[in-house]
Amino acid sequence: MEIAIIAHDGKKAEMVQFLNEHSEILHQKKIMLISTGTTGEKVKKAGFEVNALLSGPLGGDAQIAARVAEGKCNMVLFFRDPLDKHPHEPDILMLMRLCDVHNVPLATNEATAKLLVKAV
Ligand SMILES: O=C(CO)COP(=O)(O)O
Repeated sequence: MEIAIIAHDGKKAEMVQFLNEHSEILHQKKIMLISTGTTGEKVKKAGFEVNALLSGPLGGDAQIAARVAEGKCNMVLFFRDPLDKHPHEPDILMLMRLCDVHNVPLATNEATAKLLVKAV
């Protein structure tokens, strides 16, 4: 199963902590992680294996959206920062829209991500 992890800058530390808290389940269930670029770098530094795509503003969200549309990505955990501005907001909306189009589980905050990961 492939899970995409994405975190805006204000939420990257939260994402690393979330993965640390759920590392056992990710390992047990043989989860393959993909991510946007900078999120991936942080997560790799914390010791996780992840396929890091482009940084979000350079098209990383769009790459993940394409994998959702192609049926390759099965879940998206997106720690959004609603208090910050993002130049690539159209890409973010596209990703969320395609999750709905293809009925792919999408968490946009940590509380929902916790519930989704428990259901994997
Ligand atoms: O901007 C992002 C998601 O919209 C995240 O991208 P980075 O992981 O490259 O910071």
